[in-house]
Amino acid sequence: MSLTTTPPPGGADATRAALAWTHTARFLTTASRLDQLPAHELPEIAFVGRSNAGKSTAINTLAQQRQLAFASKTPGRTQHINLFEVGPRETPQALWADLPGYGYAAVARASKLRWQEVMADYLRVRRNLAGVVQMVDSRHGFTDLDRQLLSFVAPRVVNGEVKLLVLLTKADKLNRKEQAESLRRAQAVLGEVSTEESDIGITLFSALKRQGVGDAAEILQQWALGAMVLPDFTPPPAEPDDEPAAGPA
Ligand SMILES: Nc1nc2c(ncn2[C@@H]2O[C@H](COP(=O)(O)OP(=O)(O)OP(=O)(O)O)[C@@H](O)[C@H]2O)c(=O)[nH]1
Ligand SMILES: [Mg+2]
Repeated sequence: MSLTTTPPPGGADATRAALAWTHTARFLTTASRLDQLPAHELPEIAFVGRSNAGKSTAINTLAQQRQLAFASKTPGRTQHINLFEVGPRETPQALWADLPGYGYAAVARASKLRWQEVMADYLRVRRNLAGVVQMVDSRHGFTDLDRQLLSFVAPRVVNGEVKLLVLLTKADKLNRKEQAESLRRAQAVLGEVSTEESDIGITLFSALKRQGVGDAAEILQQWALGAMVLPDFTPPPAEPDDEPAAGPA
């Protein structure tokens, strides 16, 4: 399915299991620059969005830890890239990267542009980037900057290399009719990157009311487990019987 808006079909047990999985999220390290991110072999999930969209709050809610990622009333609070490890401690299954928000008004234009370039680079070439969770304020929908960010990663979404989940955040601030309208508009934007190969999910999300949290957890878990690389299969040495049949003596 290229664009999923309905909850994953797992049911209550799958949701519980997925939440138990997201609750294992723990802080790994901080990088001050994208090019200082450690190399690793796990699927990496990037949490991106405008400053103040609710990225850190979403991570805290999924992890069920109040201060794992630092949420703040002051936009632009997350200035570093924080990496979180998810899955069993001995065998982690994914890394989540909380990226600094873009579009923070008080940042000088030059540094805004530089940040956009770095972000574009990361989304285009980061080798084990398996998925992007883009947080968009449900009241505002996709802004120009959100569309720009989407365009950076679009080629890899279109060919299915990178999965995309859009969380329409702060849905508690909208009534039901507004929520439906917000969802419809965002779906129209995503229609532009939706192909046979792409794997795109979208859900209304509220950390406050815990709306969409279980669905997001299920999708994130599926991404990590689906991307897990199994050890190379080494075929046993060929039996003599397998040799091409010799011709008559
Ligand atoms: N009503 C409501 N407020 C929310 C929700 N999620 C986040 N907020 C508020 O939005 C503000 C920004 O949240 P953060 O999670 O710090 O946002 P961020 O995207 O990490 O921001 P930067 O780190 O600046 O990029 C905080 O005051 C949060 O309490 C939500 O689901 N509902
Ligand atoms: Mg933040």
